[in-house]
Amino acid sequence: MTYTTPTISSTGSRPRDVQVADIGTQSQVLRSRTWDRLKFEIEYGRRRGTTANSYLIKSEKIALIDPPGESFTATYLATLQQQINPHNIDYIITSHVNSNRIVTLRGLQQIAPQATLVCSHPAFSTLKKSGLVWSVVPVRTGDTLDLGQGHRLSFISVPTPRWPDGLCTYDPTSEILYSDKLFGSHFCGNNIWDSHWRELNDDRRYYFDCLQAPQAKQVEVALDQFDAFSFKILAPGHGPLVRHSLSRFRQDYRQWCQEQTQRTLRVAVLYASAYGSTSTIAHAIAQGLTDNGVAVEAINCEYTPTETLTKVVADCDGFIIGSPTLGGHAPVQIQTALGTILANIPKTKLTGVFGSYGWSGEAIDLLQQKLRDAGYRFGFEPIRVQFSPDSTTLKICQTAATAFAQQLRKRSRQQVPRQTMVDIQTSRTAQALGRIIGSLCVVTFEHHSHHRAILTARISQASFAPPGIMMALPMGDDAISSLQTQDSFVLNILKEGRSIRRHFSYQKSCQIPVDQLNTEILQGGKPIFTDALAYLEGTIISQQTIGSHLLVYAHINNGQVLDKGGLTAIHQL
Ligand SMILES: Cc1cc2nc3c(=O)[nH]c(=O)nc-3n(C[C@H](O)[C@H](O)[C@H](O)COP(=O)(O)O)c2cc1C
Repeated sequence: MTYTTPTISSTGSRPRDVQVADIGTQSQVLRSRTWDRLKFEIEYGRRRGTTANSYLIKSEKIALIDPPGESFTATYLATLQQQINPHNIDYIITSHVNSNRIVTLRGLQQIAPQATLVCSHPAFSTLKKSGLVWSVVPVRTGDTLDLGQGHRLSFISVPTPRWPDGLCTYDPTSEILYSDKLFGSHFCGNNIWDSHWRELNDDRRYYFDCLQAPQAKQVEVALDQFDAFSFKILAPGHGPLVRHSLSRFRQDYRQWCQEQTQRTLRVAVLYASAYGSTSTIAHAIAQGLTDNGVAVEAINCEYTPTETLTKVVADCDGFIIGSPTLGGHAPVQIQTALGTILANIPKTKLTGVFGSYGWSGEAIDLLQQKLRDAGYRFGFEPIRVQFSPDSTTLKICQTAATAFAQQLRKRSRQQVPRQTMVDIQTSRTAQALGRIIGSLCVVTFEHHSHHRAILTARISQASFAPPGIMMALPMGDDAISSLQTQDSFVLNILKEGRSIRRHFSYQKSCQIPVDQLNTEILQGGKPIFTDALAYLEGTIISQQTIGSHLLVYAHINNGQVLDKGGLTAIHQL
């Protein structure tokens, strides 16, 4: 992705301030503004400043949403007290927590000790560990908070690898969705709203690529959840509020997520981080990979079940793993992830290791040694960062990510031509065969120059090399009773819905109503249903009558999945 250089620079030497404005019924924004680059992290790389948006809802009860991080604590608290007597605040809703934000929360506790903190369950655990002693109510999707006068807030949990404690809030009275890290941009200006949204396009995309692209799957889940709410305004944690470009921006997010999930090369970036440094390195590497056209699956090992981790890494072309060193070791989550990888992930995958350490860095050594001994090849030299990364180390991460992406690309170019047509067809057939378990099928075969068909769900895989199946067919008519060894047939594996199955019976075969079904003729003259999920071509090897059924063992010669995303139809008893 290339971004155009900003023509309007919002940076300058203006002092930080807090801009206050009404944004809806009894609702205000307090935008803590910096006109300069806030931090060295890559997400601020366009140098357009940023805003940390906090919101106030003043109904019968008063709620304050998302106090900013410590860069703004003093100016923010001063401005807040001009807007409201802090003793009147009932709730402080925090969409995520981190050490920066806890500094401001401590300041708020001094001036609003009566308030109750509202946050997600993972944020609740972080707050407990931080030693902040306050009244805290953890919430999750479906929970509500009634502030009166229609402001019945709904909460939506949006956990992502980077913000496992993510929480969004919907207010039906103002029709505002407070979206925190989603739909933001690092851009500082005087406009509260997105009236000049076309000028923000590159900032929005850059923000997405830096922060959301490595967690596109989880973002898609969040977008699906948002669809249940009717909102006219998106109130993000950073940048202008979204009103004029609402549908455009929602559609952009969908499309950008899809672009990530459709990329051909994928890399899993696994990490754990107690104080945030290893996480920052992980995201710099992820950003470098994204820039190089590689899809990233960020995995925060602390919050990811082993089965998910195994599946994600197995589906990726390479994996990169990072750890802090604590007490001379890698945290237990990283040790577990490493064990899982060594036991399950092919040694042909490209790998890389990184980590933040204080003085000895044993965890990085452990990762490197175990992966090297197991036979994995490294896409870059281990990245060892003492304590917090700086701008130089983040550039090193980007360079390493570029080298990794280039090696992956080279490997994939070398591998594809080696795959013969036979290999490709074998793998297609195997994929189609993988769909038969428990599925509803239509078996079609030729009888006296007519194509006949019958429904069955009594099929199972019986052999692997050569691939073979067993199926039981009712001897309800002559056509089935006369099936012989070496006869060929097609199994059409159906997907959910009745469009095909309603034409056929489980008891007797009938002629295929070709005028009512979408069909295609295979080489050899056999029809397949193009609206099916998959098809398999088979030859009967042996058959036996058992009671009222013909039990058939057949070899599968060919096959293909026709709808990769389709759901298998299941026989309802
Ligand atoms: C309790 C504790 C134990 C630590 N033990 C080690 C150690 O044995 N060796 C080392 O190199 N660094 C050690 N460190 C330093 C951390 O590795 C360092 O702070 C690192 O930046 C943490 O990474 P993170 O921010 O991703 O959690 C320790 C730090 C803490 C707080």
